[in-house]
Amino acid sequence: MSDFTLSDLEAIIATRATSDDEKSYTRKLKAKGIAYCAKKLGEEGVETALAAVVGGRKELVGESADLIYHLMVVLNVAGIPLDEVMAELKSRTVRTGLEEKASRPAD
Ligand SMILES: N=c1c2ncn([C@@H]3O[C@H](COP(=O)(O)OP(=O)(O)OP(=O)(O)O)[C@@H](O)[C@H]3O)c2ncn1[C@@H]1O[C@H](COP(=O)(O)O)[C@@H](O)[C@H]1O
Repeated sequence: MSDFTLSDLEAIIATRATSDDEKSYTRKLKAKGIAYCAKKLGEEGVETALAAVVGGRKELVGESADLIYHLMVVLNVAGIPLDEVMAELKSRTVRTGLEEKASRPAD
């Protein structure tokens, strides 16, 4: 299992978005603004969906990585910390009751 986390990616994107390295793709995306970043995210979403239906496993993994990267860039540009999204996901889990079930001792 990879030890690379979304938090790691969030930190890298935050650093690269404000770097003065002209080769940085993240910096280039951020400079173009939220509408451009959102358009790229949408394209990656479509490419990922297509890969799921007509692509192979390797293609789906690659497109999924592109999609997650572009989502993290959009969150950075929008000023939304990953933690806020994770809290939203967690609140949904609590509402389903699965969290309580997971912490109950096995029968
Ligand atoms: N995970 C990624 C990542 N995934 C995808 N991409 C880039 O996203 C782009 C998407 O492909 P496209 O063909 O749509 O892009 P393009 O046509 O070249 O670009 P556009 O002109 O359309 O914007 C590619 O250029 C990929 O290199 C990424 N670029 C960066 N990262 C991460 O961000 C870090 C910082 O990158 P830099 O900002 O480039 O230093 C890297 O170390 C990685 O961890």
